[in-house]
Amino acid sequence: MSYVQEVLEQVKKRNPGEVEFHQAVEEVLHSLEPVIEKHPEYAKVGLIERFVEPERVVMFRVPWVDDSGKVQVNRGFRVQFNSAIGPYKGGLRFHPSVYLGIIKFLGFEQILKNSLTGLPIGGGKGGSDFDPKGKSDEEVMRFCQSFMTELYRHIGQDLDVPAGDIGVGAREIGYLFGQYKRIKNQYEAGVLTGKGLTYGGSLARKEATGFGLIYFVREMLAAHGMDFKDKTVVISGAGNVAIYACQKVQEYGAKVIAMCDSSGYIVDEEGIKLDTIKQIKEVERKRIKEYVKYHPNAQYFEGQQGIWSLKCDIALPCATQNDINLESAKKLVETGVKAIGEGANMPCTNEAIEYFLKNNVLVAPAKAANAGGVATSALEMSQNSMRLSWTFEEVNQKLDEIMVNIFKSSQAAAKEYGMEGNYVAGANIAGFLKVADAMMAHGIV
Ligand SMILES: NC(=O)C1=CN([C@@H]2O[C@H](COP(=O)(O)OP(=O)(O)OC[C@H]3O[C@@H](n4cnc5c(N)ncnc54)[C@H](O)[C@@H]3O)[C@@H](O)[C@H]2O)C=CC1
Ligand SMILES: O=C(O)CCC(=O)C(=O)O
Repeated sequence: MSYVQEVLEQVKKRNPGEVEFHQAVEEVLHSLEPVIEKHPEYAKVGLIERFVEPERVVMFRVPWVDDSGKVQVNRGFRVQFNSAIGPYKGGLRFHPSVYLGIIKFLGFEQILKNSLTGLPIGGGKGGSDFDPKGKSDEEVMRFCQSFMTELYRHIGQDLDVPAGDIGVGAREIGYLFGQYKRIKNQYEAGVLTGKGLTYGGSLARKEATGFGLIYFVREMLAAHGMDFKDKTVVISGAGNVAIYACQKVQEYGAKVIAMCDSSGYIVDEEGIKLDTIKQIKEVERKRIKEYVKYHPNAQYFEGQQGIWSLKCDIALPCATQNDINLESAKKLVETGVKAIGEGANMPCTNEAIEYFLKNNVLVAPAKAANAGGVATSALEMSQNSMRLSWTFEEVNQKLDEIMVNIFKSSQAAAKEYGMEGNYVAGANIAGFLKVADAMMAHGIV
């Protein structure tokens, strides 16, 4: 058995039932095999064994009282995965599906993503099985306050800096920050990112993940003689990443014909009217099916998988993990898809990715393509440290440069290891090498 295979077996044995974590580790270690072979010194110091084991995992009770006076108990998590190149950094996910395996997969991916940004941030992730859907603002506030009452002792601007993810947006970050400030009795702006603009947030953070995705895909298409003009695009999700990916890709002249939420999807062959989606999702917090009330020519379908049967040139999965399985990948290839841009984390199964690559479909992998969000969070931290704010244009320009650099380093690493055009492997390798160098320098810790 190879060294990589041995580590993988150990991960499965030591983390039973954590299937998303197994999947993420398998995908990464598979790409890293040639790198690990080239560096026998890694095996000597157990570098890969340490790389797949979180530095620290915190799990805690989150009790809160709902509007009817009933006590509710949720579970909170923070996985501080790797701090070799900087303080732990990564979002918080509030969704009923959250358990340790999901937070560990996300934290593991975050290590490589954050490394790719070129900025000094380590990898972490957290969240809770709390479901904000259908809760009143007061319930969300009470939950966030209880969550932070435990989390505050584990985070800090030089230790661990959480942000948003699924179910955690500006509202939740505001409540979390308010409680942290109250408990600590100090104004530590850099302890959370994705903050509101009146209390230390960065312009363009809200747009950054979606815009960054499109900048990365733009570079990838250009490297293969293509662009977005007049392309047909399908986007899954209708949240933060999906909305701003849609905005930027429309600016570049593409036509977005479908979007979805966890209930179903809408198809508008004339092109999605993004203002309506923003109104439904950002203001009213309602289901996407409301769209057809405003635009009767559009259609609504229950369930989400059908979205991948639509004919498109570019597919942008921006909802959640394992959204595109092998079956959906086959449908997309059959209808002539040219490129996949992963806005969500791990939205394609490993089998789907393999199928796309075999069929010459370009894949912009999540770790690289959605790194614009966390990169801009790091820019928010810089502005907080300097106690100043950059303009939208300045932040957006820095974001664009970062995404171009991520594309170039993924491209170069793939080429160096004989896998030209395979940006999935390229991103894993480029992200890993920096972390591995730092871990080697730090000794066995
Ligand atoms: N917000 C950020 O800055 C970043 C987010 N991501 C990833 O992007 C993805 C989306 O996150 P956000 O847009 O921030 O979250 P969000 O909470 O704003 O939106 C999530 C969207 O996905 C949809 N969704 C969730 N589960 C679904 C399911 N099972 N089937 C279909 N649709 C489903 C929801 O209805 C919603 O429209 C996640 O994978 C997240 O980890 C990655 C990098 C940064
Ligand atoms: O901005 C951040 O720190 C979090 C972003 C995030 O959670 C992600 O990249 O998946």
